[in-house]
Amino acid sequence: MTDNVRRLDLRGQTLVASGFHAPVRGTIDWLEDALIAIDEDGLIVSVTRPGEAEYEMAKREAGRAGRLATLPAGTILLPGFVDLHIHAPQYAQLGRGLDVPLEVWLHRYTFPLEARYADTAFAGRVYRRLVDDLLANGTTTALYFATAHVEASNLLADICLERGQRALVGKVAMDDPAGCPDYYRDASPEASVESTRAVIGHIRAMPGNAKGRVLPVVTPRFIPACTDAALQGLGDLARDCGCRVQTHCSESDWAHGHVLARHGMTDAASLDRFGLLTAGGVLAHSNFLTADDMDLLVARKAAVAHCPVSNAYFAGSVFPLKAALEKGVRVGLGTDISGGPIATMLDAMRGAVMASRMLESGVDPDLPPEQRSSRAGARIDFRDAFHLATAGGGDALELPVGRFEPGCHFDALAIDCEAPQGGIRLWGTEAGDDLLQTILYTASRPNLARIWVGGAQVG
Ligand SMILES: Nc1nc2[nH]cnc2c(=O)[nH]1
Repeated sequence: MTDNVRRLDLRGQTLVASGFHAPVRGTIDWLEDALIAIDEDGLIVSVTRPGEAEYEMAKREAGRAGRLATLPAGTILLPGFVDLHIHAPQYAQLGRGLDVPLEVWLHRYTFPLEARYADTAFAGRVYRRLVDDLLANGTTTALYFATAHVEASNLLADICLERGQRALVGKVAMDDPAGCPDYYRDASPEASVESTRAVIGHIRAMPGNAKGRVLPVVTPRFIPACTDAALQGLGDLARDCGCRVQTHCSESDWAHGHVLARHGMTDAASLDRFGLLTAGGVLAHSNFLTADDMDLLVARKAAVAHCPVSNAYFAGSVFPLKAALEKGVRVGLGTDISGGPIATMLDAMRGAVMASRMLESGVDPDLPPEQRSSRAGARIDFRDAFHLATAGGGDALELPVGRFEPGCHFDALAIDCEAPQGGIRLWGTEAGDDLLQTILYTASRPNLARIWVGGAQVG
């Protein structure tokens, strides 16, 4: 890296860099030696390419003012990744317990673990490690489920702000004695609402958070864990507080079947009755959405967090991603820690491509190819996956992140394609989309040389 870049803080600087972004799904935009001007708040002011009238003049002026930073050859700039679904407390069981169904996993492993976050010392230890690891893996924005505890949820928000991660944090609401254990649930529907309100108040009042780097989210765990009174109270709270909503939707046959049996309608339809399908809101998984559900999500501008790796363990099906995209549903990608035993969005992208390929081809080798699947055209490729993990996640959350455009936060990764410990090996023939494909499929943590959120280097 040049001396200039060693200063690390790109606020108020103009960066000369080459890299990729995917503002429009399916198309990769290559920026070669682009000038990215960033203001003191870390927002992109302009992106100028060689050949444009102002390019040489802007470069000269930034240089004269000592505000020109340059990335070294071999470094590729990408937008930071947006993880649209992650359970922060479950980092402490990453890679465990995935050999049982969702409903068993929740009661045998997950609720006992999450109950331990009554201990804020334990919570602090896990959350600091998690946020640092996610930043190092390129996750510059994360949409978090915390636990049912107010103090530990507040602490997660504090840690995200302290470490510089853009984050949305939800205190988990779960009050139904029929779906939650006695040792880990809100005492009543009113307690679900009031404790959620307390965390919203804490996050909005955090010193240093005036610009909303960390945002609160109303977070009913899922319908099987919540009473109707809590769901209604949380929908009202989201409306009154102007908060985004996140929850799980139609994840597995069991979860989907529970809602059909209890409410006589799908998750999406039922959540909508309670005011829980909202613009900027996110439904995790949503594997069993009907065509009508998809129309409803489009009408409400609510998004799906597609979690391909976790779905392989718990869903028993593959999310019909392409069908949802073609209907206009907003979609981003999630790791779903720890339903997904991965802490990097690179694996979420790889998983999304792989799952879509299997959905398209079918998987039963005893069937002839033409009978193996009824999902022709279901595949996506690395271009779509890259869009979903960056700009798509930003669009889902209605946040200006995930693309290099004026008005967007400069949340970005410098990929060192020559890091000896990293997975990328280039042979001099890779260029254009091929180079991006190589990076996305082979990069590992040592390749992520620098991470910026809002123009400031983090991690
Ligand atoms: N994958 C997943 N699904 C859920 N449904 C309700 N809670 C959870 C959870 O923690 N993880």
